[in-house]
Amino acid sequence: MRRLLVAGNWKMHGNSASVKALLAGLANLTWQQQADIAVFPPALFIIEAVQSLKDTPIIIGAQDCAIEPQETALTGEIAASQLVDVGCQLVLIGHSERRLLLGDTNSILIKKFKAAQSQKLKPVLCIGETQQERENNQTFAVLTSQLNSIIDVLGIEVLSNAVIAYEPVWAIGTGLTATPEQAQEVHSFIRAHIAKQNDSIAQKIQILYGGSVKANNAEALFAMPDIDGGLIGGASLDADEFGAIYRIAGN
Ligand SMILES: O=C(CO)COP(=O)(O)O
Repeated sequence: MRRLLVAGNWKMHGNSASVKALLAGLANLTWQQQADIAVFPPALFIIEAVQSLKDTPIIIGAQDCAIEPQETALTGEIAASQLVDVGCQLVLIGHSERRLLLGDTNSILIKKFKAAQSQKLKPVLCIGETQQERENNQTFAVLTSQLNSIIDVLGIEVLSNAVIAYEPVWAIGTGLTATPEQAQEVHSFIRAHIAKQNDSIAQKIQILYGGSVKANNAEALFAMPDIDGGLIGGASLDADEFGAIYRIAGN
């Protein structure tokens, strides 16, 4: 049985006052035995998050890492080794906002994925199709190419220490959620695709759904056999709402 993971991607949200309040709210949640919880604050607030949540089971992640694994001359970037040094355990790789707006190509993402794993930072590989790709019936082709870009170069074994997040671009921040059936169809496709090369990795890997997950739709999504939790944007900025989603995962 795979454990569920509820992960909050804060994106570029938060200031010193709001982050303090959010961290205080998160520190007060009731811990669930059956589910894991993680947050991905903006890099500026990672150290504060690690310190404020040190007595909780909340795992801290980063939203991105550099293509170089360790300290070097790379202005503006943060190395996986630095993230690990301050207490990060997870890193998002290839969020659609980075793919579509910030130039993260598949070849850059291979380097970031590899850099993360080389420092024992667990990658959460984000994949997903745009609205237009879905309308053109290219969903599975897009997902296959995003997955294969990593698998073909780094090998299927790298997925034994990674998480996948399926985030349909059309459902991110739009209030449009994939129906549980739509999401399940894709999650089972992803698992089957991995199973073709390694069934044991496919059965173990957590595949999160992301795209307008809220407390009022999480139960139906998490009930699906191949949905192993959520990567949550907007609703993770509210400790009560995020806590409610986490409680649903723990039940
Ligand atoms: O992109 C997301 C998480 O990484 C999803 O964001 P929303 O939950 O705001 O749609």
